[in-house]
Amino acid sequence: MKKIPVIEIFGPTIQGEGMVIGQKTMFVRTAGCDYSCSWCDSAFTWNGSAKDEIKQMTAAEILDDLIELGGDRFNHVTISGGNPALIRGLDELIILLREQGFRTALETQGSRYQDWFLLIDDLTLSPKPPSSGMKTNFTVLDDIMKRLIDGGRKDNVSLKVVVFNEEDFDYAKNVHLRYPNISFYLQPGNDQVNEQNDHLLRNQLLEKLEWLIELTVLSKEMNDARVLPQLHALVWGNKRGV
Ligand SMILES: C[S@@+](CC[C@H](N)C(=O)[O-])C[C@H]1O[C@@H](n2cnc3c(N)ncnc32)[C@H](O)[C@@H]1O
Ligand SMILES: Nc1nc2[nH]cc(C(=O)O)c2c(=O)[nH]1
Ligand code: SF4
Ligand SMILES: [Mg+2]
Repeated sequence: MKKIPVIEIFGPTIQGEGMVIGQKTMFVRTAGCDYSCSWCDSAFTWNGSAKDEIKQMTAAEILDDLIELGGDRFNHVTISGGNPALIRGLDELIILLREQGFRTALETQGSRYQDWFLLIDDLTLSPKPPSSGMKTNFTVLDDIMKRLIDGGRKDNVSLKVVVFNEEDFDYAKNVHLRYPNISFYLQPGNDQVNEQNDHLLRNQLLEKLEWLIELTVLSKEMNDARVLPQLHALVWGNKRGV
C-alpha cells in the first residue's frame, strides 16, 4: 500500500466551514502544501514547525486510527491539509473509506487535479484571494472544474473564498461569475491565528462576519452566495485538533 504523509487525525468534531457546515466528521490532515498563504491557519502543515509529527501511513493504518478515535460515532471523514491534492496515493484511502461505508470530504485550493476527486462526496475548492500573497492559475482551476462537471460531480463540489478586504471581495466576485453553476461560499478571514483569548477572538471574528455580510447584501453579483463563519473558530478559538 502507498504511504500518505499525515500530520494529524482528529475527531469526531463538526465540519466548521462551507458546504456541509455542522456535519459530524473525523479529520485527516495531510502534510505539505504548494502554497504559503500569508494568513494560513494551518501553517504547521508546511512550514517545518511540526515536522516531527508527520507520519508516513498506509490507508489501512489511517482507518485503524480513525476507528480507534471515533469508534462507531462517525460516518463522515474530511481530508484537509496542507494540500491533500498533492498526494496521488490518497486514492487508496478514499476507496477504503467508501468500501467501509463512510462518506468523504476534501478541502483543497484548486491548484492540482487528481482523478480521485471524482470519488469525493463533498469537495471544496478554495482558490486564494490577493491578500494571501498567492496567485490563482485559472487555467488549472478551469480544467479541474471542467473535469468535475464532465464527470457529473457538479452537486458534490463547492467553491469557498476567504475574504480579508475589499480587493479579496472583488476576486471572490470574479470566481463566482466564472463558475456560476457551482455553489459558492464566502468566509471571513481570521487575521489573528495566534490569538489565545477566545473571547477577544470571537468578537473580532463576529465583526469580520458582519462586515462581510454587509458587503454581500449590497452586491448584486452575490445574490446566490452564502456567507458562513468558521464555526469551529467561534466555538474553540485557534485550538488545533478540533
Ligand atoms: C487550512 S486550508 C487546507 C486546505 C487547502 N490547502 C485550502 O487552502 O483550501 C482549509 C481552509 O481554511 C481556510 N483558511 C486558512 N487560513 C484561514 C484564515 N486565517 N482565515 C479563514 N480561513 C482560513 C482556507 O482558505 C481553506 O478554505
Ligand atoms: N472543525 C473544523 N472544521 C474545519 N473545516 C475546515 C478545516 C480545515 O482546517 O481544513 C477545519 C478544521 O480544522 N476544523
Ligand atoms: S493553500 Fe491552504 S494549507 Fe496551503 S498555505 Fe494556503 S491556506 Fe494554508
Ligand atoms: Mg482549519
